[in-house]
Amino acid sequence: MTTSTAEIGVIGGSGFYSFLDDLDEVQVETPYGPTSDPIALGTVAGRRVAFVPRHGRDHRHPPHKIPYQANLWALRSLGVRQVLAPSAVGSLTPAHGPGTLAVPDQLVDRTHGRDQTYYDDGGAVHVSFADPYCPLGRQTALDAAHKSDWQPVDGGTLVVIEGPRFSTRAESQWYAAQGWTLVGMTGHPEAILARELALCYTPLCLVTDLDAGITEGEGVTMDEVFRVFAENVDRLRSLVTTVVGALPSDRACPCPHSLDGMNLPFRLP
Ligand SMILES: CSC[C@H]1O[C@H](OP(=O)(O)O)[C@H](O)[C@@H]1O
Ligand SMILES: Nc1ncnc2[nH]cnc12
Repeated sequence: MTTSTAEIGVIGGSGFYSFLDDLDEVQVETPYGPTSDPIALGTVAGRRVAFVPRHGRDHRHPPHKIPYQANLWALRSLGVRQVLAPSAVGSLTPAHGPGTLAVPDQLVDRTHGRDQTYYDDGGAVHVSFADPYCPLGRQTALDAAHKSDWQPVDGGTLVVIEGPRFSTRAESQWYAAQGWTLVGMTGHPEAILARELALCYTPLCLVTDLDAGITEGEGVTMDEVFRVFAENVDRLRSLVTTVVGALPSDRACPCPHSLDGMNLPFRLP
């Protein structure tokens, strides 16, 4: 148990393994086991921030084995109420190539077998998920990107695949034909678990590749994802810093009310 606190959580994705200087590290006990790594606590842009690298700092957790429940639970127990989620994604739209920043507004779950709820026992709890992301967080991220001259793609649908393999060419073309615009492996169940804890959750997607939708070449590789991410990580870190400073702390969004009126089987941390 720790007495340390933070108000904003950042979950770093592939290639985003550190965020805070001058930090404290805490290991938070959760009913769901250990977090991906100890959580780093520090101050960024005048705000208390908790950072956890979703795959671990040595990228040892593959996307289907990330302790998503523990990560979100631990962040909330440290006081976090707003979560920023940088992530490397493939683009299903050739016009939005590597280096594009996207803030999707929809999600399609194509994963299977992942623990995707805290409400397994003790009574049914059904949260609304029509709009999976925090509207205030999204707007803050978009405004910050515009100000930093990184014109973002506003909206779009992130399809989350089970992985760890990348998509076949046929799958990629099928996703694009549905009108889905981005593909990743970690956006689910992270976003729904945040909603189930009444947290704000905002994705910040960095396009690293065009997936397998293009008809030539071998399709995306892990090396390509890491290379393009590394080329853009300083810019992304700086954007996350700006968003942290700009996030309104009053949370005038629906997220804090996602569990209103529900009979919860346990107290939220
Ligand atoms: C490193 S290649 C695929 C890997 O990258 C993305 O991770 P994250 O969302 O944590 O940035 C993708 O979802 C896969 O897990
Ligand atoms: N093409 C892709 N598919 C799934 N996850 C990704 N992460 C980065 N690029 C990806």
